[in-house]
Amino acid sequence: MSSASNVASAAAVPAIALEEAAFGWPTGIVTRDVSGAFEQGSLTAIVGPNGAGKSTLLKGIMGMLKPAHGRVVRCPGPAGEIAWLPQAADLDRQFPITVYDLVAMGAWRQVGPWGALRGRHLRLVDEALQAVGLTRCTHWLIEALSGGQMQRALFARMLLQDAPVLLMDEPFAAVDSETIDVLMALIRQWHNQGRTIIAVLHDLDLVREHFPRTLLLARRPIAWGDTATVLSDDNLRLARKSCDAAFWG
Ligand SMILES: Nc1ncnc2c1ncn2[C@@H]1O[C@H](COP(=O)(O)OP(=O)(O)OP(=O)(O)O)[C@@H](O)[C@H]1O
Repeated sequence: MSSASNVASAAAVPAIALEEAAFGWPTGIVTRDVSGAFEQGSLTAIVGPNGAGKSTLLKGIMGMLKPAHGRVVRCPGPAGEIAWLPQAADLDRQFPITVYDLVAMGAWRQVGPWGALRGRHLRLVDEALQAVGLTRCTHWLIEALSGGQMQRALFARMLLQDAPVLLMDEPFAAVDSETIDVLMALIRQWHNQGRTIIAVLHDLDLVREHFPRTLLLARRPIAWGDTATVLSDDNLRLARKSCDAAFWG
């Protein structure tokens, strides 16, 4: 699947900009003072100790949480459409839906929630299942999938969504190295197509190897920019100290 029809051509407008943004829950603000931009076509990792507020920030960027302070500015129109890959813990794996239907849900924006898939979209579902190596599991209920197979199915759904901005919360949690290779190839393909990708990740070696940009978070941004510069020993030490993490990296 090489379509990148929704991807905007290079433009000065960032895909997403944050201005002094703070996000939290009824229990209190979790992450604050976030200012900066995710440029269109950028590939960014959000990293930080457990409890640093990475998932909370991602939900704020997505629009699932309103900022407690500041603003999130998303690119208007189709170029600002976002696809979301949730953290495994946020998913109801008991929901009675087949792998095929989960992946086909990615086409809802084009065909509508009650529209039947036809022609092109049927082909796209098949291609997406093939791209992630799940053709043999098509009619399984999602509860029957392993953790890695579930991530593959969620990536296939993203292929269908064809969104210019992709947000992923720990896409490689509990995933073996072979599956990481398959899913990283898709991320590289999306990056080459000019999509904007933001992923919460824990594996710093993987981030150093594949993600040009990094936001290091410890309730506040510690650093945001070129990955090699951001992931310096000093910055990582500061992040650990700021979050008082029991263990990280
Ligand atoms: N739904 C929620 N309701 C209330 N508090 C929440 C909720 N989700 C997260 N929090 C709180 O926000 C804080 C940051 O959590 P968050 O999940 O954003 O961190 P994280 O950096 O993604 O952590 P991890 O690396 O462990 O996944 C934690 O103290 C957590 O308890």
